[in-house]
Amino acid sequence: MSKQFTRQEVATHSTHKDAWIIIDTVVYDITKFASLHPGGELLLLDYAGKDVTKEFYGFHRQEVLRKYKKLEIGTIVNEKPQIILNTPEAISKVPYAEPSHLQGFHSPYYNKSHIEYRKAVRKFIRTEIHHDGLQKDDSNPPASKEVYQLCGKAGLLAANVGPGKHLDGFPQLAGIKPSEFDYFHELICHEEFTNNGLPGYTDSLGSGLVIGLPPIINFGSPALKAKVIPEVLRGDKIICLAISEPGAGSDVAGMLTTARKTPDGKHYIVNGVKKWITNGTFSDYFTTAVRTGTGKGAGDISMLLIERKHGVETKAIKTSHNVTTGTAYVTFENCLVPVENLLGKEGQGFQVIMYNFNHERWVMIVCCTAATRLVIEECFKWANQREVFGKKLIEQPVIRNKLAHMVSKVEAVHSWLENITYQMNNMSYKEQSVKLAGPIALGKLLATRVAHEVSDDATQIFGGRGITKTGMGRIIESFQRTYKFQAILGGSEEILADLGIRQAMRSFPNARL
Ligand code: HEM
Repeated sequence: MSKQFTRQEVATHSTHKDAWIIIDTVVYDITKFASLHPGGELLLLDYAGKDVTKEFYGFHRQEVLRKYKKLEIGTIVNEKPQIILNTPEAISKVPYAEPSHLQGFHSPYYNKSHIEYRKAVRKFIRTEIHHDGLQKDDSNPPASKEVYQLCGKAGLLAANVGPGKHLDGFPQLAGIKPSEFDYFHELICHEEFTNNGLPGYTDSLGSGLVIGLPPIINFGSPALKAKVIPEVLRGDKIICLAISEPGAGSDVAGMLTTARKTPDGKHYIVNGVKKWITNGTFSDYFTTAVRTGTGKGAGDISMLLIERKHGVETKAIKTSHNVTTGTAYVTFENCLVPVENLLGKEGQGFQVIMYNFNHERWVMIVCCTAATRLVIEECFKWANQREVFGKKLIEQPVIRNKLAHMVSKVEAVHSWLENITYQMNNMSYKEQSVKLAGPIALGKLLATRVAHEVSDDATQIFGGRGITKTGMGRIIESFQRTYKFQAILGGSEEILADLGIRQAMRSFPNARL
């Protein structure tokens, strides 16, 4: 049991040479720490001997207390803590901070295994990797190899690519069997990674994999699959998808990178450049779109798995997102690739690319919506603790109005997402491709539009802190800097809006007003 003090005792430690403070019911000795305090030494020492709970929560996130736990020396006798310090697997009680089925509402979608899986993933991420993420987010290098391997061992890298045979050999947390694992488990996995509030770090762990590995799983030769899938899912090797080019983003068919066969027919020689390749700076494998024919358009495109070796150069692109993500400019110069690395058939690369688009966009809806929900939780907490003009922000109707709009939008998009996920669980991949391309495209459009509006309101609520990389507004700042990626990558909002309606018109009946 920790030492116990009365408030009167703490009050006697009120000098610069002997300074104690109380936060909630915990007593801290800040005498030595004061000179290191990022908010200033004298400011902190001015509070020596006092209860600083209100002042502390005006300027710091709870994580500061976890980081400086070593300053704790005891608690106040006969008092119970008033503030809940979250345990790693805790479900937030802040209104709308969690999907509704976790806040006391019924849902047809989730069973016990989903609840257990979420708890286990949340605990793993918060205890095993969050600390590494706090150090590495927005910095170079990204997550360490050990973290990749840790995630691999916990089955989380395999979970990132959804249900399927690739899960065999990768035991899932909470003992979920590969045969039980469905798209709701996958959704939970992405949501929990996003809940980290560290977008760059999280993207460094899974973004390349989610889009780079499925073409190998679905179109690789048996030998290629046997080698590459386990390497990547164990976290020993990192993979990314290399499609877009300086002159071809959403317009995939406009790409120019070429692959020509050597006279002996054993290799392709690849030449060209790829741009905005997520995880590219540190990937070992590049799932790459190349032009194997001489024509233009979609017909001559093939997909190749290219290993990082002679002829492959990567250079970091400075984006507004986050350097941890390793967004790269990739150059292939006379790069020799064995013909066995062809994915699918020559000239049918466009189909290979299209095959995973629905899943990729669905993942983006999941992550974007989870990040938006996290921002709303932050806004609720902040509005409830920040006092201006003598009252809490939440007491201002204008702030409540902003929260109302945020909540109603995120709940709407999340409900649609769950409905789409339910369809994915109940449709073959082929049926999904036909029926869900439209709803997923429009769902992604809605998710990023909602993110745009929530970002704007959240930044206004947090003021200067919403544009400051550390401290109370850290999550808001990173959100407003990064959500735009979701609105552009995987098909821009404009392209997807158009796609969604064109898909709808395919089944338009011969109806008249
Ligand atoms: C155990 C006690 C405390 C610890 C461990 C602590 C630690 C920290 C840390 C790590 C930061 C940097 C936060 C960041 O930017 O991420 C900070 C900032 C700051 N702290 Fe403290 N602090 C403590 C108590 C206090 C108290 C009692 C006050 C009194 C008002 C205070 C005032 C501030 C201020 C004004 C800032 C700058 C915040 C900003 O600019 O947004 N701190 N503190």
